[in-house]
Amino acid sequence: MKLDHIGIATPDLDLGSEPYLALGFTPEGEDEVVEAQGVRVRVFRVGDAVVELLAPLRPESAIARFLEKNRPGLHHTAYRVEDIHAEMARLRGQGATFLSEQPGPGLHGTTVVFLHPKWGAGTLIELCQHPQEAQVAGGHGH
Ligand SMILES: CC[C@H](C(=O)O)C(=O)SCCNC(=O)CCNC(=O)[C@H](O)C(C)(C)COP(=O)(O)OP(=O)(O)OC[C@H]1O[C@@H](n2cnc3c(N)ncnc32)[C@H](O)[C@@H]1OP(=O)(O)O
Ligand SMILES: [Co+2]
Repeated sequence: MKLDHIGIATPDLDLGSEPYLALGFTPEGEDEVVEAQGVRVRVFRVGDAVVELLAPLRPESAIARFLEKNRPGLHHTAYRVEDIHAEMARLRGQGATFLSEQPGPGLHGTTVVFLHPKWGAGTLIELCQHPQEAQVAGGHGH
């Protein structure tokens, strides 16, 4: 399992981009809206992983609620899995608690699911399956 991305919550993508631009990273592709999560996303590639900047689209989104209660900054870490359904079953077998019964759509056609922050020892942890792996894992998408 590899680190897929680090999710950073920001009220404004341009403001949130400033440190990463100063560090010498450049945005990968265009900003993308992920309706299912109520976010607009800008991505900076950092080696095999990415920094995923997340700005809320609407007040009731998870990121908006997070920013009501927390300063902008680190929101979650995400790990790339080959077969998200198999990983969910394996982790449930070890007592893991997920925030949704089933995975859903993430960025760039990925399939994602989140574990409860309490299970993550205080960190919101996301599992992320990329489309190319979804085909191999028996065509499971969201
Ligand atoms: C574009 C998609 C992209 C991708 O990778 O493809 C994404 O990553 S989208 C990212 C945004 N979506 C999500 O985060 C979905 C999962 N999150 C949730 O369902 C909620 O945010 C939830 C349940 C984690 C928190 O909901 P809410 O803010 O309404 O509840 P509370 O404020 O009452 O929090 C409950 C409890 O959890 C702690 N908490 C909340 N957010 C975080 C966090 N990011 N990291 C760590 N802990 C978090 C909060 O402190 C409360 O703890 P407690 O001890 O009960 O006070
Ligand atoms: Co994410």
